[in-house]
Parts: sequence; structure tokens; C-alpha cells
Amino acid sequence: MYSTAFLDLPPLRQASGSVQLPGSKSISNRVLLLAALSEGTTEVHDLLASDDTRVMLDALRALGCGVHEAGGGVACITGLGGRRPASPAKLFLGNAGTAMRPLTAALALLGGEYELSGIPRMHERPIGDLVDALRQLGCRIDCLGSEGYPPLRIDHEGGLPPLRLDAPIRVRGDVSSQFLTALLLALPLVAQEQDVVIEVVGALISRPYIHITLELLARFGIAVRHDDWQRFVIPAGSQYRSPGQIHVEADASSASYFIAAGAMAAGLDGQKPLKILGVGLDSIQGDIRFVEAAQAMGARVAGGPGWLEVGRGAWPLKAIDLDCNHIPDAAMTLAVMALYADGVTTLRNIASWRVKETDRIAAMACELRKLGATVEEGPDWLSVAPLPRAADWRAASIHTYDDHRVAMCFSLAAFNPAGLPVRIEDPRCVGKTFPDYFEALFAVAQTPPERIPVICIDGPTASGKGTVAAQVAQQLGYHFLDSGAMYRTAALAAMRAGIAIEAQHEPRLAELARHLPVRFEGGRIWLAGDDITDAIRTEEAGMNASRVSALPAVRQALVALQLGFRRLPGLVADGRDMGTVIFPAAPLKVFLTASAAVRAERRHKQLISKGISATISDLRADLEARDARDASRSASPLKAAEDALLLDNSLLTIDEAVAQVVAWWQARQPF
Ligand SMILES: O=C(O)C1=C[C@@H](OP(=O)(O)O)[C@@H](O)[C@H](O)C1
Ligand SMILES: C=C(OP(=O)(O)O)C(=O)O
Repeated sequence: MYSTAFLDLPPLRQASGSVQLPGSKSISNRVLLLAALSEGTTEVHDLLASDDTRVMLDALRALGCGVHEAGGGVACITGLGGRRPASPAKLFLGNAGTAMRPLTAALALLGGEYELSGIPRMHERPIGDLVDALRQLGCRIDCLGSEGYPPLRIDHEGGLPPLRLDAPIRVRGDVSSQFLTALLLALPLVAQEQDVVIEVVGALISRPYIHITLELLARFGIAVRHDDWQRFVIPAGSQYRSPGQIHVEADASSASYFIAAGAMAAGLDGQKPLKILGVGLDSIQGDIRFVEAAQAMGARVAGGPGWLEVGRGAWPLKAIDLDCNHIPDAAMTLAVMALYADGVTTLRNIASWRVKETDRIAAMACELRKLGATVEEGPDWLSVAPLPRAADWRAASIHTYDDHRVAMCFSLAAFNPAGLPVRIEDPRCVGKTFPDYFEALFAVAQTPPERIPVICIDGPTASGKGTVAAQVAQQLGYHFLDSGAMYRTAALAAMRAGIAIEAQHEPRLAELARHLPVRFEGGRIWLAGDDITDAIRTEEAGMNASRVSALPAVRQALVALQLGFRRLPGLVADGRDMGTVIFPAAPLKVFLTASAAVRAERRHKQLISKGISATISDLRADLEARDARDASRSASPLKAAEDALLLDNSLLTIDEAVAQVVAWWQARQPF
């Protein structure tokens, strides 16, 4: 997951390969609650791990359910099975509608004393229709802030009050279907003696989500009947029965970003279509019907149980005019696809967008306009006119409003024909439903290497370049290459593979170097699964490194390996010849220096902290001698690239040096 302040997406060209999607949020949280209300243990497979499921799991724990996260996407939930939940309890539910609404109903029907709250936006998301329905029944619920909104207090300290179950429970369905879902999931708790009837007042929006609710209730032994989605009957004698094991299918709304990417950029030049795994045409999720919308726009889609394959069909895409009430979440993706269409696309019947993670109609309109599109909006519709020419596209910094879907769907603007990058602010917000969204995108998106930014930080020994480069990489969410460590790592790998570092083994050593599984992560260096940070810093490793680097075929292989670090979304490379030899066309090159006195002092501190004794004056003499040797040697002498910016950090803290490099980088961005 990217937790950077922003994430810059380079212009993308194609999409290919396959992507395995994480579990459905809607299914995960329903299954967790149903398991919590059942007797015995339910083993949930492929559960979504995200902010929304985290708050649900934490709430269930606080309520006294057994929650065992077994790893590998498996959670074992031991339900209450008729026991009263732990009370009093304060539950923090973030911004998860699928936790707040159903838990409100369930706890109101279980008895006890609870406070349910969330992030500030959750306190602006309506829940009044559900609270009204529960109050009708006799439940005591107070809104602690504004009437009709969380935070809520359920006050059944003295036990459940007598409930009025003989009359139908009326609930409005035109603001959110989650109110009806909440009642459907919870009312079987009190349907022992008689049928419980729910009547929907007014139109029911987002109806396919009720289908998911009914499907999952059925798997937990509760067969709800309904008349045309207006009147629902929970039969007397209903009892939650755990299926023992249950599998969560992948999220169909999350699939929409990849279906769109496929429709725009997959299957070109004879390549295979993009494969999407975990959700297929047999899905119980309504958002699978996004496939039909994408097809209407020209996408070629094939699919079966648990998989989809998508490629570009019509290009430009075809504009559509669509009632999107049945796919409220995935429809946001259509608004960005509209940028690539042949006319004005209008999305209708989407009033609920205004009360979700943010006012999504306003947010989409504002951000699409930043890209250059002409957008009109109404109370419950949005229309987007594409950009007439590639030159009309603008590079934009997309504000994401703490809305995962805004972040995810605007990543698709990086496929723009103008070759412009797109900045996504606060990329961490995707954690609500798809924490590794950008990693998944980068795994299937392709672009020519020269479009992937590289920042080179070269400099003499002990100038602090490794530390600065690693932190710049971290701030930008870029990959990091410590090229100096490459030779040491190659030598270590050779030793471990039992290959002597001798000219006669040069081809084998080069082969090994070419496929060296080295990674730089969290300030450590990894060789496959081994942390080799310290192992490559020994005297012996240094000597072996110098022997291995004398072999031309190994050097060549390592150049290829270093070039291979230029991966989406970008790279920060430190060393001695990054800007001069390896990435001569890098868009930012920094030559980082510090006075010999300062460098000697830093090295001294480093050694002392490792328990190695040394004197500053000896270290300084060594450094100066090495500088002179490095600068004067004929083969790639250490020197700044002509277009490098010089940064003397003798008097700077690490943070200041990092801030300077990031400031130079920012100054070169079009945002
Ligand atoms: O029941 C559900 O799982 C959901 C219902 C929909 O909300 P509304 O019914 O409020 O439209 C949807 O937007 C949300 O992401 C999940
Ligand atoms: C509306 C959404 O979330 P929630 O489940 O919080 O309503 C969403 O995921 O787009």
C-alpha cells in the first residue's frame, strides 16, 4: 500500500497479464456479521483485508466473538449463537457503511449498551431511515450529534425492550439500500415466534445489493421471501446456521478498474486480453453488470465462473447514456472511461453518490474538469464530454477526498493519449477496499521505460547519498536502487552458490548476476528472502565485490539488472555512475557531496555504532585519498553529470537534504 502524500502515475500505454482481485467488501462484512450471529465457528476464506473489514473484525472482537485470523485470507469467527454481546462497548467503524448500518440493527436487537462512531465523514452519512425503522420497533437509539446521523447510542442496558413485531416494519429505501440490508441481516434474531415483515417505503435504490444480502442469508440458513423487492418476509423459526466454511468471491466493483483498463489498453498489437481472476460472470454481486456497460462502450469481454478477460474493442470508446442505479459504485469508473469516448456520456439516477465517501457527483465533476473535460452535473446525474484532441488533456493533481473510488478510477486517466502523468493525492485512501490497488495496477500496466521517471543521486563515499536516496524514494513511493550494493550482492550470491569468483566461471557468474533476486526495502537489502544488509558489509564481501566487478560479463549483466529497476511508478537510484552511465537521460540528477571533514565524522559515527574503532583523522585521510583516486581514474571517473544539480549537504540535516531533492523534483513536475 502506498502511504505517500501523493503518487505520480507516469503515462501508461498498455495493460496485459493477469490480476487476482481481493475479496468483496460487501460479501466480507455481511459474512462476518452473519458468522458472528451464528452458533459455532465459521471459516471464512479469501476474506478482504482492508480498512472496512478491519473495523468490522475489531468490532466483533470487542463484542465478544471469537476472531482468529489464520493468515492467507482465512478468518475463523466463533459466533455469539444466542449469547448477549459484551456490553457496554464503544465501536469505532471508520467509514464503513457495511459495518455501521448492519451493526446498528443487530446491536439494537441484541440488547446492551453501545456507542457506534466513525470518522468525521461517517458522521455526515445518513442513517436516519434505519434509526426510524428501529425506533418504530421499540428500540432506544439516540443520535449523539445531528439527528439522523452517527454517532449513535443504543441504550438497552436493562435488556431488550418489548418489540412491536406484529406490524410490518417500514423502511425507506431511496437513500441507501444498506438500511434494508441491515434489517434483513438482523431481524432473524427476533423471528423465532412469528414471521417478521419489512416493507420498503418509496423506491429502493442499489437493489442488487439486496440480492447479495438474500443470497448470503440463504447460506446461513435463512430463506427470506419477497414480493417484487417491496415486501420481505423473514419466516418464523428462522435461525442463523453457519455453513462451516464459506468463500468470499473477489470484489466486482474493484474489477471495474481493470475491466476499464482492459477496454482501453489491453489486447493491442496481437497481445492477449487482460485476465481478471477471482470474480466472473457467475458473481452474486450486482456490480458484475459493469461488464455490460463496458461492453456498451466497446469493450470485448469474455468470462466464466471466477474469471473475466477484457480487451479493447471499439476505439475510441462509444459514449453511453445509462441509468446506473444498479451499479452505483462501479459507475464512477464509467465517468473516467467517458474521457476516451466518441461523444458525451451521461450517467443517470446516481443521487446516492452525494452521500457516500464524499459528494461523489461534485468530486468527479471537479476532478474531471481538472483534466480538461467538459462536465455537467445535476442532482442525480453527471455528463462528461471527452477531450476533442490529445493536446487538450491537462496534467492534473487529483484530489481524492478520502474516497478510494476517486483514487482508483482516476488512475485510469494515466492512459491518456497526450502522454501526461497523473498525480493521485493521498493514495492510501484505497485502503478502504483495495489496499494494494496501485501495486496491482503497476503489475499489469506497461509503458516504455523512458516514460518511467528516474532520479539519480550520485556522489562520493559517505556523502549520505544512500540515506537521502532511500528517503526520497520512500516519500515518492518509488523503487530504490543502491547500485553500490549490487556488486557486493552479486559476490555474496556467488559465494553462496559455491561458484568461485574466477575468470573461468565468468559466464556462470554473469548468469547469476543477471537474475539476482535483490531488493531494497525498508532500509534493508534482501537477496530473495534473506536480509543480507550486514552480510555484504564485511571486509571479505568488499574484496569479493571488487573481484567480481572486474569481470566484464558480470558488469554487463549488472548494468542490465540496474536498468531493470526502472519500474512503475518510478526509481531513485544512488551510486557513482547512475546519472553519467546507467541512466544518462534521467529527468533529475543530483550530485551529493559533503566536505571531507563532515564525511569522515559521519563514517566515524557509523563505525563506532557498529563497535568498530577508528580515528577521524585516519578516516579523513583515507577519504581524501580515495576521492583523488576516484576523480582521476580513467575508466568512469567519479564526476557529476553535466546536467546534475550539486547539493553540498555538509551543513544540512538528512531531512533538509531530502526536502531539497524532493523540491527540485516537484519543480520539474507539471502539476
Ligand atoms: O450493501 C452494500 O454492501 C453496499 C451498498 C451500496 O450502498 P447504497 O445502498 O447506499 O447505495 C454500495 O454503494 C456500497 O458500497 C455497498
Ligand atoms: C459507498 C461505499 O462504501 P460503504 O460501504 O461505506 O457505503 C463504497 O465502497 O463505494
